[in-house]
Amino acid sequence: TRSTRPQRLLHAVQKNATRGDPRSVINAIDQFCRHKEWAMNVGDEKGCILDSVVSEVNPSTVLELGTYCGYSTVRIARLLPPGAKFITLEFNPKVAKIARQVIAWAGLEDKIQLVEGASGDLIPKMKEQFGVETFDLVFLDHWKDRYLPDTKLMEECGLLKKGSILLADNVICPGTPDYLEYIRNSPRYKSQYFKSHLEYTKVEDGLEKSVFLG
Ligand SMILES: O=C(NCCCOCn1ccc2cnccc21)c1cc(-c2ccc(F)cc2)cc(O)c1O
Ligand SMILES: [Mg+2]
Repeated sequence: TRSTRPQRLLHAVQKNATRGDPRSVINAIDQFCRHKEWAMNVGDEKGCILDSVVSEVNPSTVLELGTYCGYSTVRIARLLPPGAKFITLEFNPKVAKIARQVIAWAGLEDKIQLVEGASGDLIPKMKEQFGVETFDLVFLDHWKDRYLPDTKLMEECGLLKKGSILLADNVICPGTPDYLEYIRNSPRYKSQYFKSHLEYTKVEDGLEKSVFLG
């Protein structure tokens, strides 16, 4: 039977990237998605904005919602200080299996805890099951209609502290209108929009960075 797009992306990494070299894994995926097959990685343009936010926050605890093939996971993990706790959630077991291999090819498996399941189920378990107090940085990149309910859930579960940063992908395309409306009008957040483009295209998209004010 025909391979899946994530499988073909993994093969491109194994063929073109150097084991243990995160930068070459990032480049191999970007080349594959630009010249062979589009895939919904955050990409290199928005990826540079992600890099700058991660470097600025220098987080001890990170949550990523939406691993996919591990592209943004590798981008984030390569910038984390030693000892940082990085949890990434993936809903689709087949995709998670590919992501584990991409992350391993980059040599970053010891920095990342990939958990399979739904954010709505796992977020309430973060403290007890994963030993997390609060998250310094959350990267939202999963189902676009889950950004708002999961943000409210993280607030309710006490997973955000004064200064916690939420960085949301795709706020224009595919779009997260209810999340944007909430986060831009809530007195509990200070938000900033980083205009960019949908990965590997000329279509407008952007990242919304929001600071939790407590
Ligand atoms: O849909 C997208 N991402 C989400 C994947 C499933 O995520 C499911 N998922 C992953 C953890 C997780 C945890 N709990 C529940 C669901 C959970 C997504 C889509 C596009 C896109 C843009 C234009 C198009 F024409 C077509 C697609 C671009 C992106 O950058 C995206 O991120
Ligand atoms: Mg995305």
